[in-house]
Order: sequence, then structure tokens, then C-alpha cells
Amino acid sequence: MKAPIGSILVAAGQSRRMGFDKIFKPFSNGLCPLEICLCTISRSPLVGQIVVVVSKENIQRAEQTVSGFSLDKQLKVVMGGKERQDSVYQGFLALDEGFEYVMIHDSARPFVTEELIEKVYQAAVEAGAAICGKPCSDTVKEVGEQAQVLRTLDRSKIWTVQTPQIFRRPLLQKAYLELYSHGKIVTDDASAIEMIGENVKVVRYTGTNLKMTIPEDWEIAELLLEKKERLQPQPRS
Ligand SMILES: Nc1ccn([C@@H]2O[C@H](COP(=O)(O)OP(=O)(O)OP(=O)(O)O)[C@@H](O)[C@H]2O)c(=O)n1
Ligand SMILES: C[C@](O)(CO)[C@H](O)COP(=O)(O)O
Repeated sequence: MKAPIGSILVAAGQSRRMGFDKIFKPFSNGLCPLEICLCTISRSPLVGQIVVVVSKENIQRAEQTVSGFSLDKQLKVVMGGKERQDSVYQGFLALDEGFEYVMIHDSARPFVTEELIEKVYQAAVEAGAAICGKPCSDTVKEVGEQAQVLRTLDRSKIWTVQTPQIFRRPLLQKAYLELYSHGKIVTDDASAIEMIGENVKVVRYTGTNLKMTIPEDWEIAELLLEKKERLQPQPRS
């Protein structure tokens, strides 16, 4: 059976808040976030193609990284755009025809798992559009320009959402065309689906799905990766 998902791995950001190129910097285990994401996504039998979207300066580096993967799936590297959504769209345009579903994942989120991809995919099959997220555990306040609290939101309805996000291909295409025709900017792809009035299913996921955004995230990721390695079964000596 043909794998149903064409995947877009966005990696064309500027890492401004991190202060160094977070996508290509190796962790202590020798692998950078892009390589870790590639390892996981390429193992998923649901994914038939991975388009890696990078900045112009990183094209060659990404091609080298990708060539290190001997895979049965097709891998492509393309150049991204100014906003995250522009990078997603470039990735979308580069996907081969014939995938019924499109998965979008931030390469800044190296803790994605095969099981999570499977869960989000199953929800996308049922609903057409699915993302992962978890109920917010902090109190959420709207804050004004002078750092003053404007109001407190009803937390019982607030979830924070992440990637992977998976959509039926024609739905994503329609949503992106609408997004561009209205000149809107969104911070995730599900927002584009919401704008055309379609439902998006949220898969509850409380596992680690940290986004490498600021230097503290990097330190936490290092600790988590170290713990993960310690928990791996070791070969008997
Ligand atoms: N124009 C952009 C902006 C972001 N991204 C990707 O989108 C994901 C989430 O973005 P974020 O973590 O905000 O990364 P950056 O945009 O690099 O961070 P910053 O805003 O601090 O520069 C990352 O994998 C990033 O590489 C992208 O492909 N193209
Ligand atoms: C898509 C995303 O990861 C969902 O949480 C997030 O919105 C990306 O945001 P950023 O502005 O690119 O950090």
C-alpha cells in the first residue's frame, strides 16, 4: 500500500530567539534537531515523502544532511520564505502528487514520535484536519503594552497546540489559497483551516513535544535526550 502522507519539515527560520542556528547545531549525542526529526519521520510507514524547507544559506548543508539518510522514501530540499507559513507553502508546492494527506512538522520539535504521527493521522482520517495539543496548565492572562494585565482568560477552554499537524491535501490547499488571497499571517497551519470554517480535531498529547525556541529549551532538551539514552536497553557486554 502506498504511504498516504507527504510530509513538510519546516526548518527555514532564523533562530533569533535562540541566538544560534538551532536546526543544524548538534546536541551532545551528535545529532541536530533536523537529523532527529528526519530519523523519526522517515521511520513512519505512513510517510512516503519528506520535503525539508530551509533558508537559502542552508540549502547545501541540508542537502548534505539529507544525503546521509539511506531511505526508501523520497527526500527533497527546497528554499523557504519570510514567514513560517511561506515556508510551509513552498514545501507544499514541492510535494509530489498522489499523497492524500499532508503532515507539517517544525524541525525545531525533535521529540516527535512515530506513535504521535500515527495518532494525529488517525484523527485526520476521521476529521480531515488534526493537530496535537494539551490543556493549558498555567493561568492565562491577556497583557497590554505597558505589561499590565488586561484580563484573565477562561483556562478551562485553553489548549496549547504543537506540530505535527495533518490535513487532507485539498483542504490544506484551499485554506492556503484563502490565506494568501486575504493577506493574512497565521502562526500555525490549523489556523488557516479554521479561517475557511472547517473543523480541526485536537489529539490530546501530554508527552514531551518541546519546541527549541530559547536557550533554556536547548538545555532542557539536552537533559531529556540524555535521560532517553540512559533508558534505552543497553547491549549485554
Ligand atoms: N520563515 C520561517 C520561519 C520559521 N520556520 C520554521 O518553523 C519552525 C517554528 O519556528 P520557530 O521555532 O519560531 O523558529 P524561528 O522562526 O527560527 O525562531 P525565531 O522566531 O526565534 O527566529 C522552525 O522549525 C523554523 O525553522 C520556517 O521554516 N520558516
Ligand atoms: C506551529 C507551532 O509550533 C504551533 O505551536 C508554533 O505556532 C510555531 O510558532 P513560531 O512563531 O514559529 O515560534
